[in-house]
Amino acid sequence: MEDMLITQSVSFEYNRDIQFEFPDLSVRKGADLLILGDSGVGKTTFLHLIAGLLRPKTGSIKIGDTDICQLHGKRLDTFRGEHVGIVFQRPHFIQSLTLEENLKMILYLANKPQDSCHIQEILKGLGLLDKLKRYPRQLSQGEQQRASIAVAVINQPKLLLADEPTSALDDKNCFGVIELLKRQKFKSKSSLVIITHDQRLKSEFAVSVTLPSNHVVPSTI
Ligand SMILES: Nc1ncnc2c1ncn2[C@@H]1O[C@H](COP(=O)(O)OP(=O)(O)OP(=O)(O)O)[C@@H](O)[C@H]1O
Repeated sequence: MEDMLITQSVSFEYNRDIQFEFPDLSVRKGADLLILGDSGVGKTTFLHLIAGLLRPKTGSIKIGDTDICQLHGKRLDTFRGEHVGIVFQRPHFIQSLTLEENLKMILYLANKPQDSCHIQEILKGLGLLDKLKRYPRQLSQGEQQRASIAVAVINQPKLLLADEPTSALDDKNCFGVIELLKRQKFKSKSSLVIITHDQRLKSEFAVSVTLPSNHVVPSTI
């Protein structure tokens, strides 16, 4: 089976005192990976590196056949827009647009048809069909969480990344969101990488990697 994500010898630093060396990953097409780690060990940083939102100091990150570290500027943005879906820790919406308009905007930016049937099908699967014409501020927190999954999967990305999608949720909603992510992943035939400190998810995924807590080099005073 084909690999969808391979990272090798990835390191990163925000500054001299905050440096990271990340484990090598390989995720097959259609497979899942859970990345666990305590608060502050660099989970969001790693996810942003995989998404090409940050650039590593060393190493390579391959999505499909493309080494994203070799892409820059517009080419990187276009590649991400077409192939990577991100469920951010805090939902990102354009507040002046309705949910439907937000989704149309993402399709437009990715040069994909703004197909209303496709949008409705995704929202139906997430139980949000009746919220189509609502503005983001008119959605409850749980609805915003589900809407952020719609934002991430609307392009049918081959790699779906989720940053702490469940840590603020109670058990019922936590397992509900995982179910939705898995279902959407299955529909889009994509690979799913979740980063979290939420230990409840361990039982939901066959493969997990734990980031060690010794990434941050302590400041010398
Ligand atoms: N832009 C930045 N500049 C400097 N340091 C940063 C920056 N962003 C994050 N850090 C530091 O890097 C470390 C890792 O941050 P990161 O957000 O990746 O951790 P995390 O494991 O996702 O944490 P949490 O689970 O609390 O969200 C933290 O010590 C954080 O303070």
